[in-house]
Amino acid sequence: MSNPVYLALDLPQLDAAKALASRVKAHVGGVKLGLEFFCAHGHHGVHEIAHLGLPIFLDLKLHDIPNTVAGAMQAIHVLEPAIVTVHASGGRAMMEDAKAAASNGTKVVAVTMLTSMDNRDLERTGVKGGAHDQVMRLAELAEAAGLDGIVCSGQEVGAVHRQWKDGFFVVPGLRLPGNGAGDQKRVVTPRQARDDGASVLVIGRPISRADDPVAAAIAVEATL
Ligand SMILES: O=c1ccn([C@@H]2O[C@H](COP(=O)(O)O)[C@@H](O)[C@H]2O)c(=O)[nH]1
Repeated sequence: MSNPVYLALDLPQLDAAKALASRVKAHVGGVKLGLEFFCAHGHHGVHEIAHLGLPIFLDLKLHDIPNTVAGAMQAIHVLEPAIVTVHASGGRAMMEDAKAAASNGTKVVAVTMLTSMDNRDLERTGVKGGAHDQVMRLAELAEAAGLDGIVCSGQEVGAVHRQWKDGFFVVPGLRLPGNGAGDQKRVVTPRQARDDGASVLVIGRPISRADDPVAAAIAVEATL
């Protein structure tokens, strides 16, 4: 089985991001480039990281009217991402158009409820029922829209996997015992997420901010 860990390269400097990815390359299955990286380095930065030969996950969390999101998806064809994110709360038509505009080789997955939010945060946005209900509801919408899968926390992935057997599930908010949670509120271990059905394990700071990122990546790998 290939390594399910995607390293989140949330670093402001392109050279530092390249150096880090190059150091841990043998111990991860891909790299995730998010808003911080893409806003700072754009297409050029993605091409630079792609030279390392790892699959690229573009975590752009697109969320706009369907026509705009479809245009953005077309604009990133050239980058050949393995995975791209949109927000499920953008609605069914937006997700359908995003998937239709994506390259054949790109998995389009919908962010359900950010792992930095708990039930109280969700309620403050006007949504009642808690994380489990919200994730299940948006997973159903994403599947109906023809997406490949969703992003959710490890606390919900088991339930979603039982409902959507062939879905592709991206799980961030992962920590080994002893790692600080930081701003993440719905956290599990990489092993628990994998055992519950995660397809991709997204890990950032526990590796990127470790004193020894290679040792940290090996420590994660050893638990899987
Ligand atoms: O719900 C979500 C969606 C995306 N993310 C992203 O994953 C990484 C997690 O980084 P850590 O340093 O391991 O906390 C980060 O790039 C987020 O933008 C998420 O955390 N939660």
